[in-house]
Amino acid sequence: MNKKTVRDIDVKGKRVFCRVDFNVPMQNGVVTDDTRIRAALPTIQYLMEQGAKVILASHLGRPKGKVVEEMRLNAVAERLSELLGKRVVKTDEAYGDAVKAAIAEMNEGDVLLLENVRFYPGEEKNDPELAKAFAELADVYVNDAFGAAHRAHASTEGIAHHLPAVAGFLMEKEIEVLGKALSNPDRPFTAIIGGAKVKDKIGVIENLLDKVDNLIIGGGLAYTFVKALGYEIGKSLLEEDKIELAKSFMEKAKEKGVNFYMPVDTVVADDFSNDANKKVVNIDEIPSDWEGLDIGPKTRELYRDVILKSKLVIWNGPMGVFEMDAFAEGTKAVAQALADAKDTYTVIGGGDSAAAVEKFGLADKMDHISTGGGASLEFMEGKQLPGVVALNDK
Ligand SMILES: Nc1ncnc2c1ncn2[C@@H]1O[C@H](COP(=O)(O)OP(=O)(O)OP(=O)(O)O)[C@@H](O)[C@H]1O
Ligand SMILES: O=C(O)[C@H](O)COP(=O)(O)O
Repeated sequence: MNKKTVRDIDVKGKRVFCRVDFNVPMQNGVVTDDTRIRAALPTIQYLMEQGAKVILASHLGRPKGKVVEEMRLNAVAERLSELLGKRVVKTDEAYGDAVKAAIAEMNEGDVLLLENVRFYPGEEKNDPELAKAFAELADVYVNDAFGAAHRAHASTEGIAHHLPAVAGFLMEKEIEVLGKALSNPDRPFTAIIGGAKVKDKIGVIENLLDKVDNLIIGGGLAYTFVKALGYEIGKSLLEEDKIELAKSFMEKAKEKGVNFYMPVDTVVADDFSNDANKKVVNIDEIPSDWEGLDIGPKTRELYRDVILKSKLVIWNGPMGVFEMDAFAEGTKAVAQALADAKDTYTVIGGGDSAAAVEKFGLADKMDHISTGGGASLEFMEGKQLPGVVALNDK
């Protein structure tokens, strides 16, 4: 990476404003998945060991510039205290005199967590005044929030123009793993793209068609491709206005010599529910009032073969409605194939695929699970991430 990291600067005795992505799932005031908090620990612990005063900032949810009580970061501070084995001071605001006073009390190695930065309308607007107010709290800026790096907000981008600005270890690792995959991949290189909509994956498919050897399609978006081949898809998800685009992707794959894999069979249901009647049919035999909710067993075998023969696989988006057990088998089979592919470097592109791998208990079998949903998607589209661009060059 051509950006400076925490290793390149001296932080001893300094106040470090460290942006992290603690946008974690919560239920009844308790953090239900602390993956993103744990992923930031190496940077936080390094800063503590180096004698910095660590001021952490994060967003949680989308409070739209207002205080929303359920989106306060108190439970996150508690969980972080447990993980660090050290009390984390939590302020009720994210800047201003009370926050400055709390920071003035800090000793080297102490950790403080600011309130949700999205309680202020200036955060998402990248208001220069708010960026300055954040910068006034610190001597150095560290961005370890890969998950929010696609957002040009006051705490992810604006602040970087006022302080020495470097990347944390998580940011560095994410950029290196995904960057290497896209610029210098081991081959055969396979991308598996699933999820709900073609619309959300256009940029990724376009960019990956120039890079991969194999492109595997699954999930709800596959049915628009099936329709583009001229088959009936019953009540399955269809984006009518993307049929031509799907055709052009298949043609482009052919021109570029990319093997394009689509489902050959599918699990159809007579209702969008876990208890629906279901059956497996070939892809050209979907009954008119049924909908495809998962890839079928022949497709699972086909995809498994391709995965096992690959040296690098990137996966983004589930193969079916994996939240319902009745339609989770296809997604599970892909996750299992990735887990079994010992000579394959496996990268999970965040979001729902990461949740699926966790759900099946296979997370520790993957080489890299990105902490970014939208951020990893935009990175895979070949876009520059504003939170990274704003950091100091090496
Ligand atoms: N055949 C299908 N029919 C309808 N919905 C489907 C189908 N297959 C998958 N889905 C749904 O697609 C959703 C995931 O799609 P999405 O495009 O958001 O995935 P993602 O890119 O992995 O997630 P994220 O946007 O969080 O990164 C899941 O909720 C899943 O139930
Ligand atoms: O969960 C995420 O993808 C990041 O935390 C960014 O959140 P956002 O989509 O609300 O900006």
